[in-house]
Amino acid sequence: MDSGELKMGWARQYMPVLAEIRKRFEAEKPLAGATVGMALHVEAKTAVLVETMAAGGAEVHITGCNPLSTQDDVARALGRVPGVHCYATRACSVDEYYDAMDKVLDASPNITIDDGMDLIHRIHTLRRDLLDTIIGGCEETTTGIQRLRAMAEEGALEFPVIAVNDTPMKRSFDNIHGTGESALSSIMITTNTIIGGKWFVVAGYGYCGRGLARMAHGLGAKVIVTEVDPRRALEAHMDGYHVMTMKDAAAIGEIFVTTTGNTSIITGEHFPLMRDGAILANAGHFNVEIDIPWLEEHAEEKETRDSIDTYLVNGNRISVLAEGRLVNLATTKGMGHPVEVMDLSFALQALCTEYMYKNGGDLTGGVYEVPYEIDATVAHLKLASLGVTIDELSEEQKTYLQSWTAGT
Ligand SMILES: NC(=O)c1ccc[n+]([C@@H]2O[C@H](COP(=O)([O-])OP(=O)(O)OC[C@H]3O[C@@H](n4cnc5c(N)ncnc54)[C@H](O)[C@@H]3O)[C@@H](O)[C@H]2O)c1
Ligand SMILES: N[C@@H](CCSC[C@H]1O[C@@H](n2cnc3c(=O)[nH]cnc32)[C@H](O)[C@@H]1O)C(=O)O
Repeated sequence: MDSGELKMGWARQYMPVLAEIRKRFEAEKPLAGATVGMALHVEAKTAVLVETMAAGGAEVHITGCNPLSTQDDVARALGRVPGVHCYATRACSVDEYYDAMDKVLDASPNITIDDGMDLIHRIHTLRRDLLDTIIGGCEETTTGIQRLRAMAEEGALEFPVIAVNDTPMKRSFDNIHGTGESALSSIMITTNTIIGGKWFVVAGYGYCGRGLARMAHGLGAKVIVTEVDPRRALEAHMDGYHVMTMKDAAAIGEIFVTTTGNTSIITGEHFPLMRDGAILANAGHFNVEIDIPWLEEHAEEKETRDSIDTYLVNGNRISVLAEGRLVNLATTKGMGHPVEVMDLSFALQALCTEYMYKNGGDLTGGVYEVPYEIDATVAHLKLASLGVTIDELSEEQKTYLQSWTAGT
């Protein structure tokens, strides 16, 4: 076995929910006849999802959703799985990135699975010829769904898409635990510096930000949160963190991580205020949260190490990890979210794909929630794999909960 297959075997060991789904897919072939086009981070856990889809009868065409997150050995191993075509390569140019996306679209997928809406954007702009054959799609991440909702509000979204990110079984685990653990572990292994005792600035106190804040605090960091939403700022305050503006945090922070999905969070207004040795990373969306063009233009010097660019600003060294792209996946040592977390997210993707293939023809263009039954199935399968049983509502309790007259 080569290294890509070994990585896939390792991931499979810790993905019991997808393993159960795969068994059923192998027997029932619910995706027979489907062509699934995917743009996801191409690494071992994603490969297990792809195998599951193929086991269900789908033909899968996949590329990456970030130029730095592909693991080439896994991409090669995936390409050898029957029914699977993989076009992703690591550190590709922007042109190569979109060429690979076009190869996925050339296969005329009838289901799309996106992480950041790249395929759907391309279909609605440059590849409108494909709209006739597409049944529907699934979206993995917060920013992708925000954009899909914006499209839907303008009436521009022409097929149904399931908002996988927004369901509790995804974001309560993936965004909170996944981002918290994987961003921190990637920062630690890339920089070999300590978290304990440091001023650790988290920009954005959403699902990702709170996971990161909690875990950095758990390692002994003094956590500062920056926010624009007053409710979330107040939550961060009551959760025990220091809340302030980025301008104030800039002079104090030793490690900064952005998790906003927004643009221009750390900019030329902040870099000159920073301490010597400050470390900056992004765990949100694209590489626009940290203003790297400003650093490229204004820094007195630049030194590059493995996944670390150090800029000299006012004589102080400011280091940006992974070119400001997702720190948990885009550093050379970043492994992405823990396997068990992606087992849940990708079990949802597998079941939502099955649902969309079966029911999408009856739905109109728009953003749809993950059906409750799918969320509950994934939770039950995971609990069963852990050997955990839980109580069930009695008939009396169900009646009580549904009544407005009882208990008053
Ligand atoms: N690294 C990963 O693997 C990973 C995992 C899941 C999601 N994501 C991405 O991370 C981003 C955040 O996801 P989420 O689920 O936490 O979203 P969210 O909407 O729950 O949180 C984002 C938070 O950022 C805040 N924010 C926006 N602009 C800000 C600004 N200028 N300054 C400070 N705070 C600001 C918002 O008020 C919000 O509270 C998205 O882009 C999502 O796609 C990344
Ligand atoms: N494509 C964008 C979008 C953000 S990725 C954020 C998503 O990545 C997903 N993710 C995180 N870790 C992994 C992993 O190891 N494998 C596959 N997907 C992952 C996770 O579900 C989350 O919603 C970008 O690269 O900037």
